[in-house]
Amino acid sequence: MQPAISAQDLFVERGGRQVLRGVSTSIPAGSVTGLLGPSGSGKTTFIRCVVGTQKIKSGTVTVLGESAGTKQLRRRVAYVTQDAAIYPDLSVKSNVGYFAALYGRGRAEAAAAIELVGMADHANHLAANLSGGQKTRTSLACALVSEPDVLVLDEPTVGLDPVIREELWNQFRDLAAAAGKTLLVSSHVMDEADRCDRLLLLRDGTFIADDTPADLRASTGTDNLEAAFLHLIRELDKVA
Ligand SMILES: Nc1ncnc2c1ncn2[C@@H]1O[C@H](COP(=O)(O)OP(=O)(O)OP(=O)(O)O)[C@@H](O)[C@H]1O
Repeated sequence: MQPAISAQDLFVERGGRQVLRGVSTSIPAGSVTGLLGPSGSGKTTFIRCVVGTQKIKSGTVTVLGESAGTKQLRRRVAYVTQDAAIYPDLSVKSNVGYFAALYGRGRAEAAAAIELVGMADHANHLAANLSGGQKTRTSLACALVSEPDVLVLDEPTVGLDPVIREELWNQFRDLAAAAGKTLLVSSHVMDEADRCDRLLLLRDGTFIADDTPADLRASTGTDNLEAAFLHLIRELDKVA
């Protein structure tokens, strides 16, 4: 089966520094892949390559069989950035309705997206008055209204309390399992890693692991993923 996202030997420079150093991966459709790594390791840069907003030095990125960023992918790939990109002076319904109109969708699709993220009870609330988690979910609804096949989320749970994080991760899982969508979710919180089908661990612009959580634990002989990550770093430091 064709991967939903594929990167081959990808190199990116930013501000004269090499930020991605020859990364390759293949992300299966209908899965949740976690992109994890410390601050500055290149997560947002990789995400920008997938959504087609990053200048690439060399290598290729393919999404749903097309070159990343091409016009055909605009409606099929949704990007939720770190800051909730919603209008504070509009209600949840108007925010999602606005994005629905942009994508040629109607009220029914907007209502379905709001329902999907569990915001139906807050549909008439002003975005400015929402909590952090509710803002993130509204952003997610704005992204979902175009009915994308691929959803790319940059640190969607940052700053949220554990209960809301749990709810959001359940929604991510449902979107992959029930709706067949492919999710690429970045995080620097290792305790979120176990919720993913696959993990990409980034360090200094290189993938040091591309595996399932279970296989990663087994191959490193550890029982938690934070320890697995540290184990990999120590092994690499020994070689260097
Ligand atoms: N506009 C820019 N110009 C020059 N260098 C940049 C720019 N944006 C990011 N970088 C550098 O690229 C590297 C990777 O940044 P990136 O934002 O991809 O990391 P990240 O893993 O997403 O970090 P965080 O978790 O803090 O968001 C960092 O060293 C950063 O300083």
